[in-house]
Amino acid sequence: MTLSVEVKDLTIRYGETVAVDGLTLKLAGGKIYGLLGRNGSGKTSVLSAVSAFRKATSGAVLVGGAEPFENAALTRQICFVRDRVDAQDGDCARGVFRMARMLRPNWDEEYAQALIERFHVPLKKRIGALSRGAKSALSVTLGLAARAPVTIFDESYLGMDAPSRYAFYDELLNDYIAHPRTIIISTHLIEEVGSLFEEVVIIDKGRLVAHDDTEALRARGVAVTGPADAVAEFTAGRTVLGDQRLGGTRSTTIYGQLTAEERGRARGAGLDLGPVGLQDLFVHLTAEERR
Ligand SMILES: Nc1ncnc2c1ncn2[C@@H]1O[C@H](COP(=O)(O)OP(=O)(O)OP(=O)(O)O)[C@@H](O)[C@H]1O
Repeated sequence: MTLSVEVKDLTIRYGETVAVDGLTLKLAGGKIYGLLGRNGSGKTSVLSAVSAFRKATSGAVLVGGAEPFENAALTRQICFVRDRVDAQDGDCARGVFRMARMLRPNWDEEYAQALIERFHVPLKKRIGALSRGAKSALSVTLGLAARAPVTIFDESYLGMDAPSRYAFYDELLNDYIAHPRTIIISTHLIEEVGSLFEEVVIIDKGRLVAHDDTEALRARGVAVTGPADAVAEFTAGRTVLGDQRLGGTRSTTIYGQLTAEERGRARGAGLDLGPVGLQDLFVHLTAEERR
C-alpha cells in the first residue's frame, strides 16, 4: 500500500518565528522523495506536521486524503525516523523493538533481526548509553522494518559512519523495490543520497523553491567538459555553478538550458555535455543572493 502526501498552504509558527510559510506540495506517493533545504529552512517542521507530531498553525496536511493529526489509525501508517529514538534513556533497544512490534501493522520481525545484525544494533544497552552511531542504527532499523506506507527519514542516519550509511542506502533501495511505499528523505548529504531520489523538493525559508523529477531538475543546468580553453569560451557570460580543472581539462557547470544550435556548437568544439549535480543546483537555488 502506498499513500499520497499533500500539504496545502501550510504555515507553522513558533512564537515570532515563521518556520513554514504557506507551503503547498503534492507528493503522489509510491516514490522516494528527497527533501532538501538549508539549516533552519523548515524541513523538520513540515515532516513533523506530516507525521502528526506537530499541529499546523494554519493550512492542512493530508496523508492518503485524510488528516493525520489525532488520527491513530493513520499515524500507525506513518513512520517518522530521526537520529534520536523516541524512548526513555533507561529503556533498552529490546524494549523499543517490543513496542514497534505492537504498534506497527506491517512490522517484519525477520527483516528486523537481519538489520539488527547488519547494523550491529546493541539490544541490551540502555538507550542513553548508546553511541550516536548506534542510536542512528537503531532508528533506521525501526524505520525500515516498520514497512510503513509513509516512511520519513529526517537526517536519521547522520550518526552512522560511511560504510554503515552505504549499507543503509543499499537496504533502503532493495526493500523499497520489494515493498514499494512512499519514502521521504531529508538530508544535507546530497551527493551521497541523491541517486536514490525519484523526485526532489527544495524549500528555503519555509517556502517552496523547486519540486520536480530528479532528472528534470538536473537538466536545469549543464556540465560542460573538455579542453580548458574551449570550455572557457563556450561558458563565457553564463551563470557558473561549479568549476573544476584537471590538467588541461576543465569541467564547468552552468545554469540554464542550451538550444539545439548551442549543443551542436559544443559538440563541434569537442565538448561533452552532461546533467548538473544536485548539490550544485541546490546551492545555486538557495544561495544568499536569491533569498
Ligand atoms: N520547537 C521550536 N521552537 C522554536 N523555534 C523552532 C522550534 N523548532 C524549530 N524552530 C525554528 O523554526 C525554523 C525551522 O526549523 P526546522 O528544524 O524545521 O528546520 P530544518 O530545515 O529541519 O533545519 P536543519 O536542517 O538545521 O535541521 C528555525 O528557525 C528553527 O530555529
